[in-house]
Amino acid sequence: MPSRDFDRYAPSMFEGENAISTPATDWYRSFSAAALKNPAIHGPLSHWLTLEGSLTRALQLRCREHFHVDILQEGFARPTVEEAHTLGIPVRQNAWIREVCLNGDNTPWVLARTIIPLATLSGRGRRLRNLGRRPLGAYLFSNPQWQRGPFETGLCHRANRHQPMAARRSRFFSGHHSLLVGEYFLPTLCP
Ligand SMILES: C=C(O[C@@H]1C=C(C(=O)O)C=C[C@H]1O)C(=O)O
Repeated sequence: MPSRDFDRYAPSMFEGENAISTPATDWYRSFSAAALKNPAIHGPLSHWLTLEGSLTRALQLRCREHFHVDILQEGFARPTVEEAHTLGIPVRQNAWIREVCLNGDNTPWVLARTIIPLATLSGRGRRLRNLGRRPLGAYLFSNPQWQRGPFETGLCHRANRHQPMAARRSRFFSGHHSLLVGEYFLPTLCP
């Protein structure tokens, strides 16, 4: 059975019926387990759900002209209970939460939600609070002390057809520190 968890909703990027936001998501320990529940992810989305390496880099290569990051919200906030359990932090402890939209050629392609525990922000990790519009991946993949853990595959509870159908998430580790990166693929990426 999947570990049911419900991410809180990020603020809609567009108001009204076309609202797209980080949806509630059921996470599965493997792509195949999620595909048993929803075989549709075996389609074009499977490339993105199983991609190794930096998603940013892959999206930049897919762009014809321009890749950019829009920050939806960023700051100290409380993770969901399930996110806190996944990161092994107290459920009432705030974390640095970064929600962005990754855009290719001015089209929103991916929503991303990153949870960074307070302990991870210490020392050199404090740079993680100052990324701005620089992609998180550019930082993580350029610092070899950060190693990526295994992916989980997520099936999203979409409120409308503009929202993501599926997602992936993984933890990154540096010594005893970690952070959790969720990436939610919008329908515009696989039209
Ligand atoms: C981890 C990566 O960083 C990407 C960029 C993010 C950001 O700037 O907040 C968040 C998730 C990723 O899609 C990556 O490129 O693989």
